[in-house]
Amino acid sequence: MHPMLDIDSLSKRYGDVVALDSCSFTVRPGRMLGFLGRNGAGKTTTMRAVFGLANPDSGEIRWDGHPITAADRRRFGYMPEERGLYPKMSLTDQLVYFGRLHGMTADEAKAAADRWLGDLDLGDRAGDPLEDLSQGNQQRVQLAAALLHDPELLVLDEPFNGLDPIGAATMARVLRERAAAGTAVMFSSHQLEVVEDLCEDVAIIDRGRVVVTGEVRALQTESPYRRVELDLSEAQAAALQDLDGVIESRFDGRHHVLKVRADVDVTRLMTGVGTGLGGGQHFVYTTPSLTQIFTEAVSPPDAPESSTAPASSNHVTIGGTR
Ligand SMILES: Nc1ncnc2c1ncn2[C@@H]1O[C@H](COP(=O)(O)OP(=O)(O)OP(=O)(O)O)[C@@H](O)[C@H]1O
Repeated sequence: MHPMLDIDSLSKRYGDVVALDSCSFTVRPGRMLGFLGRNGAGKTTTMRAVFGLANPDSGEIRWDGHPITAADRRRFGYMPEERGLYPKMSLTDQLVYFGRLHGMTADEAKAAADRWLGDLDLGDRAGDPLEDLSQGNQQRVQLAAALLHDPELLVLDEPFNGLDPIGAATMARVLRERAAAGTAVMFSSHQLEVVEDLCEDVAIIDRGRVVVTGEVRALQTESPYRRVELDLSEAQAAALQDLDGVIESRFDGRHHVLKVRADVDVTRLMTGVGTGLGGGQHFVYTTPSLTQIFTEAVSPPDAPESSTAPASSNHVTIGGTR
């Protein structure tokens, strides 16, 4: 059984700024965790702390049950937000250099560099200096640098940022393969559809505090709400709005979108306003999207500090048994 990463009650201040406020969650082997939060919520600080690059004021990070050591970190892979590669060095030379830092021999590092550059469609650029590559291709090299030594834990800071659709598909494929091979993978992202598609687990951080963590599917099915999309006349939409169990109704430009209580009998609801289901009409009944869960979990942009509910009342943990 591969070990897991426990982030336990991390707190960190920069002067008056609370970057982390008792942040806790777990990254499990063979699974992917999406680390979500608004700008400045504390994602990068948490990831830097895993690598000893930010020192928390309190709390602990454990790997396989023990406080993380430098030896553990050599078996981790990190793709930082500020991509730290050497612009003038050839792709192969810098990958070999990074491999050596992680304890590989020169031959092992060269073999791994060749393999990853090939896998990431950069085989014919191996001898070129990094600075000759496009931004997206430089990002692929950064990914190769994080993967070279076959890490047990992979931490990536906004790996999908700035990639074109083909680059994003390659990134998704590689992360899926790593997780399938048993690696514990966590990455931050603002692209919630990507996270919903890729990740079994999620942690949502707001003002340094994890407000939601658990399995994505469980969070969706255990939500007290459902989403309904359908076509309605104005009169039907107006009538629906007043029915018990309908929390919200809006027109998104194409269809009416309802937020209803999960226990509502939608067939009865429709009959009540004189519209049937089907009949060629658009009709979708589904669990809330990750975007909806995210939006409900984080505080609005202009909320004053004091309006944030205490952790005991707004923290949700679902699924994920050990
Ligand atoms: N070295 C530092 N000195 C002072 N303040 C810092 C430092 N690093 C982070 N902060 C502050 O800590 C808070 C959390 O920052 P962090 O970079 O972890 O957020 P983030 O969730 O990664 O944001 P983004 O999505 O914008 O990348 C922010 O208010 C940030 O300004």
